[in-house]
Amino acid sequence: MSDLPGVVVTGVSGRMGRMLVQEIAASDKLRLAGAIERAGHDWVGRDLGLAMGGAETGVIVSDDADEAFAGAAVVIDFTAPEATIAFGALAAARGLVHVIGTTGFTDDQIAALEAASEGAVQIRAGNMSLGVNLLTVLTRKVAEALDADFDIEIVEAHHNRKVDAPSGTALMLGEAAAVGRGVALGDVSDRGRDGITGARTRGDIGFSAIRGGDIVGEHDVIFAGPGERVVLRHVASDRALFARGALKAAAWGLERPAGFYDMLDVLGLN
Ligand SMILES: NC(=O)C1=CN([C@@H]2O[C@H](COP(=O)(O)OP(=O)(O)OC[C@H]3O[C@@H](n4cnc5c(N)ncnc54)[C@H](O)[C@@H]3O)[C@@H](O)[C@H]2O)C=CC1
Ligand SMILES: O=C(O)C1=N[C@H](C(=O)O)C[C@H](O)C1
Repeated sequence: MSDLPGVVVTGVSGRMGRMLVQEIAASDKLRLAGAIERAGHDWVGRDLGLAMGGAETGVIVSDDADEAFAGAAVVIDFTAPEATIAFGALAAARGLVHVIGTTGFTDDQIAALEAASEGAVQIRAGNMSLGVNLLTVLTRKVAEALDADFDIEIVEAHHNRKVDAPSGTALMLGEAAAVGRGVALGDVSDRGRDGITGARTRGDIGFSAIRGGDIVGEHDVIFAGPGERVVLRHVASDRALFARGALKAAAWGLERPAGFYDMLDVLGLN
C-alpha cells in the first residue's frame, strides 16, 4: 500500500462518486482508502472495482462510515444534505479533512456543518470548478459596477436527475451578486415565478432552473439594463472537472489548520 494520504469517497456509486474514484486512481497525491454507500445499497459488501465493472481493487464498499474514516486522512463527500451532516460530525471527531460538494442545504444544516468545522478542516463549495469560482469573482465585480437599473437574473440548467433547485452554483453566483450590490441575498432573492406575479421588483435577484437530459451544468448571470445586457456564462461539459477540483481541495486542506474554507481559498481567488 502506498503511503499517500488516504481518501474515503462517500456516495461512491453516484455520478460524482464514480468520477472521484477514477480521478483518485490517476492521482499521485492521494490514494483511495475507503468507499461508502448508504445502507441497503447493492454495492455494499462488494469489491469497488468489480462493482464498477472493472478489475478488483481490494477496497470493499461499506455502509459503516466511522470505521472507514478511521483509516483515512480525507473524506470527499458528494451525497445528500442529511448524509453530509452525519459525515461532517464523524470527520470532525477524527480530525479529517472533509471536502463537501453536496448542495441543497437548509440554513440550519449549514449552521450544523459550520459548527463541525471548528474542530477540523472543512472545504465546502456548490461548485468545485476553477471557471465557476472565477465567475463568482466577475459577478461580484459587475454587480458592484452596475446599479439597480440592471436587473440581475440567474439561469441554470442541469440533467433530469438533479433533486435541488436553485443549484448550489446558482446560489453562489446570487450571493456574489448580492455582495457586489451591498445587499443580503435573502432580502432580494426571487425564486419560482408563476401566474400573475406583478412587475419585477427593482433590485431583486431572480433565479430560474431548467432540468433536462444529461446537461452537466450551465449557468448564466444576466444583467439586463436599459438598452443593453451583460451576460456572464459558464458551461461544464464533463463532471470530471468537479472531481479534479475536489482532489485539489483535499490536497490543499491537508496543509491547513482547522476551520471552514471554500474554493476561493483553495484557488487563491479571495
Ligand atoms: N460542488 C460541486 O462541484 C458539485 C456538486 N454536486 C452535488 O453533489 C451531490 C451528488 O451529486 P450526484 O453524484 O450527481 O448524485 P447521485 O445521486 O448520483 O449520487 C449521490 C450518491 O450518494 C449516495 N448517498 C445518499 N445518501 C447516503 C448516505 N446516507 N450514505 C452514503 N451514501 C449516500 C447515494 O446512494 C448516491 O449513490 C448533489 O448534491 C449535487 O448537487 C454535483 C456535482 C458537482
Ligand atoms: O447536481 C449536479 O449535477 C451539479 N450540482 C452542482 C450545483 O448544484 O451547482 C454543481 C454542478 O452544477 C453540477
